[in-house]
Amino acid sequence: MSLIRKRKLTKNQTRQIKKNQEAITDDGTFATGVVVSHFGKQLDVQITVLPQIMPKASLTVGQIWRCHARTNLPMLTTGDVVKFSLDDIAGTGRIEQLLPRTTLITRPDRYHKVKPVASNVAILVIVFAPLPKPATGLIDRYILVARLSNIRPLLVLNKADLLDEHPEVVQIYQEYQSLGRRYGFDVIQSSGVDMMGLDTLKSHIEGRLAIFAGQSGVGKSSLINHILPHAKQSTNIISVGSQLGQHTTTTSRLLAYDMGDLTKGGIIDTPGIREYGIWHLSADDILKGFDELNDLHGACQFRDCSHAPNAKGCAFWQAVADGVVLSWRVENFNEMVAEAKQGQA
Ligand SMILES: Nc1nc2c(ncn2[C@@H]2O[C@H](COP(=O)(O)OP(=O)(O)OP(=O)(O)O)[C@@H](O)[C@H]2O)c(=O)[nH]1
Ligand SMILES: [Zn+2]
Repeated sequence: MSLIRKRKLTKNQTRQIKKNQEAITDDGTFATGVVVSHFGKQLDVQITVLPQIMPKASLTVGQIWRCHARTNLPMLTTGDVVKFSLDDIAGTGRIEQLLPRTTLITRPDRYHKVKPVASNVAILVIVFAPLPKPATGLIDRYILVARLSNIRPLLVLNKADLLDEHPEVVQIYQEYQSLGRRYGFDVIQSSGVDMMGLDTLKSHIEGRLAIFAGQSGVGKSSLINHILPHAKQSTNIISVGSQLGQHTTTTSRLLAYDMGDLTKGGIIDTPGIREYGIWHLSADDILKGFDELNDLHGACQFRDCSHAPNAKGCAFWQAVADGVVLSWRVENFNEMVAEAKQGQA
């Protein structure tokens, strides 16, 4: 099904689009920056490279400019690297160009349109904890997001100070660790109570753009605050150019490790990742999140195998019987496929 709705443009609209496309070459006055937050049609862009021709002497790297985007650009999101022109008098900017994205996390909205959630993210930190009780279905869903977006997952078992009372969670941790060893991702522990594992976590994400995901209450905000003690203040940055004052309702924001230097990476804090739906995905897409099952792709006796526990000749369940695949991973896969099908019905 095509998601693009065809419509007729008026002469005026056609002329406007043409005009927009024409005037986007950098005449030396464009600044380069990163989208650090966006709310509705407005985006805040932090300068990373000054324009060759300085329109304003007080312009510095690290300043945040409130911008709107040219209408011919694709929908922009936090993490995007852009070139923008500055309107010195109004104190605002206009995003002229979107530079190539290394990665892009998207999610479908209610109207079946795919929306960008974050761009240029290098690592997806998936946090779980002994309490609230881990939902492996949710962890697996985030591993799927990472695989589909070509982003490295990093699993963090937080609140490790509570592990003595929760041996069943140690087992889940070890099971993910063995998957991680086979399929190239790390699984670590941390605790904000006894300050354990925080440096290891830091060393995994330093110099990169990271995004945190996980059940509510597992300690994501606490971890982010430990890593970025200045994060709270950074929400109160005054937009330098526009003097519009403090932001109120941002939908998503980038918290930099070094406020003046975005090239050192940071953390994108966005609700978008929490609302990640899967109904737009096929069973083959979902399989990409399950590396060990993906290895068995096409190995079942019947091409249309349901992978139900009693399905004849199912390679997944044979592997479970052989002790090389975990039964709950097959169950989580089946549940996600069922959920996706239900959403498509
Ligand atoms: N025992 C223990 N408690 C922790 C740890 N880290 C955070 N907590 C507590 O867990 C609760 C939830 O922490 P948050 O950081 O708000 O969790 P969150 O994942 O950001 O939650 P949402 O914002 O709802 O997504 C708070 O009461 C924290 O004090 C930890 O390492 N050990
Ligand atoms: Zn099967």
